[in-house]
Amino acid sequence: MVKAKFFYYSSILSSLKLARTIKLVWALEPWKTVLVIAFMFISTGLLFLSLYALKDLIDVVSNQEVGSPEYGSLVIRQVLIAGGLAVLHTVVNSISAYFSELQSTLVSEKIDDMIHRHTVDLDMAYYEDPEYFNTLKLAKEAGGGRPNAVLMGLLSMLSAALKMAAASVIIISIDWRLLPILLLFVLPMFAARIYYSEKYNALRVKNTPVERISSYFGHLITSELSAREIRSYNLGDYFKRKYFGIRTHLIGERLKISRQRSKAESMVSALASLGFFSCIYFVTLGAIDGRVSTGDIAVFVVMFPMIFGYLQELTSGITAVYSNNMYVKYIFELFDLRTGLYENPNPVPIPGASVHDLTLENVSFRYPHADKMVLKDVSIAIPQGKLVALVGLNGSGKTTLIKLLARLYDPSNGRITLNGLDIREFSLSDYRKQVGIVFQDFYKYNVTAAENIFLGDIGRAQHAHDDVVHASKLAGSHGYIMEFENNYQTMMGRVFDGGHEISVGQWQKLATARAFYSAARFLVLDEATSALDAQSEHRLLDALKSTLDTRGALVISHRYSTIKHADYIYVLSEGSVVEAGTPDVLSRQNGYYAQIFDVDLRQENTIAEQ
Ligand SMILES: Nc1ncnc2c1ncn2[C@@H]1O[C@H](COP(=O)(O)OP(=O)(O)OP(=O)(O)O)[C@@H](O)[C@H]1O
Repeated sequence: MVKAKFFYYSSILSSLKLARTIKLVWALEPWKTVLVIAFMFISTGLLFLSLYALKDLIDVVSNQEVGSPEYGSLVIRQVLIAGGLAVLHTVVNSISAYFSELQSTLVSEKIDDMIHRHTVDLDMAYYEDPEYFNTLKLAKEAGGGRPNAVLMGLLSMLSAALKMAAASVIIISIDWRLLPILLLFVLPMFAARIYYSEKYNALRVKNTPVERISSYFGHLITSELSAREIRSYNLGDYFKRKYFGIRTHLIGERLKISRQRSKAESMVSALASLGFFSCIYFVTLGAIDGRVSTGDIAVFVVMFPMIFGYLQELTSGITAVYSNNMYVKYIFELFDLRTGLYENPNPVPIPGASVHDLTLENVSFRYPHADKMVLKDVSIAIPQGKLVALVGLNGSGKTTLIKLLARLYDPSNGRITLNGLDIREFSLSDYRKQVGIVFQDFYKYNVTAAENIFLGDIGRAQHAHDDVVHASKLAGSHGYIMEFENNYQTMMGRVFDGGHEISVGQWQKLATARAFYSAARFLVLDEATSALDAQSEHRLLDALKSTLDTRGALVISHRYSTIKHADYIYVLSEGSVVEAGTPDVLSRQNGYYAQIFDVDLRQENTIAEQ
């Protein structure tokens, strides 16, 4: 049992990331951290000096004869010393509080920034992994403040230990027997507090996956994205019940520990009071036989609650270190995650040649954590100047292929090349700038219309309004944007004041304008015309073709009206290219393509015959 406990506590100690935490905080704000520590020590020193001065004052009052010539001046001197020290202590405390706030705000902002940077740098494979979401939730919940809280917890432990040492010296000077009595009666309280705070933390970590599920249901109830379905299918109560079911269970577990803690605390507090009165007994005995002065008794009575305060500070310090360390552990876990995408240490510059080809050569791909190959030996060419189309039934692998083109994942086998060079030779960010993608589930940014478009190339030194408008005209969004009072400065969406909600097709046009605005040499539209009316679709494809003198394009669509504009078509079935050719050739073959667009082709033939 003892051995098991020993291993348990040593495993807690080894999971502490104290050295790394201190190093991190120190690296971010060294001088302000020194200031905070210095003020903490000065404040502790002043506290004890003022206490000692108080004891001297009481001894002067009780030892000097009232009316003696020195009495008045001695009392005034002692009052001035004790009062001056107390005032100085208060002033130092206020300055110290300001520096603590300044230092912790700066450190936590910088760590928040690091958490965001690391999250953005990770590749998409992490988004397939529930473990990653747990780590991310705990790291985000931790926020930037936790590492500093660990350091501050350590310092407050140190400060409490120093104060207790000083208090012990004073207590021993009154009567040495007081110290062991105090320890004996007060230590159980200390142990109980640590034990229960550790229990709370263990529970929090254990319940994180379940809490994530309840947060998900909570999000469903309140989110704008699910609001329509929740109302039209009357799902509010259903998800509320699920949410409260989990919350009730979680709260029940926490309250069970709270009940146990209250019972234990009432017992150890009673024990501590017993300790206090035992000490009072010894002190009064000492006063009777003259060993203990009135000042000593006064200091003991003042100090006893203070010792409780220090013990409380020490316990809070330990629990702060322990509980914050739990979260810091997840921040470091997040920092230690590395992108699985290969990044060439000596990247090749993007070719400056005027003609470019983006090609998949015998590419196969399996998602991380999945066992099925989603793409099998796929070879596709997207030459500059051409509009290439990719068609296939749902689940055939079209979007997956685009994710590989975006280098969100690397192929499991085969390679993707730009002008014959493996795209892994280029730096990830240089390569990604070459491909402008309108994703099937593009994002609706609640920012201005202009910003929605220039997000397509934020690296551009100046976001020339003419370029934004040009891209917008190509995508077909210019017309409705100009109808808003503030034109391109109009806030899109209804999340913020003054925003305008627009239709799905209009959002899709904005997302397409973003891709047009980018400097990409290849444009990829994944179902980007799905919400467009026939006229808008036709105009968009004409506009796209007009930009192909310097670009190549790949479109994915289930609509024949989009596909028929392509120069070349690849047909994908269950992850393999089963047919390829021009629209004319494919429509004459009685193959897969003809089957998918059977109705459209027959309609077209009928019109042609009339
Ligand atoms: N993140 C993922 N992890 C594991 N498997 C996935 C993942 N995303 C997609 N798949 C699987 O890969 C296959 C191809 O999906 P993909 O989204 O590429 O199809 P698609 O052709 O774009 O379909 P749709 O026409 O419906 O958009 C499907 O069987 C799907 O279940």
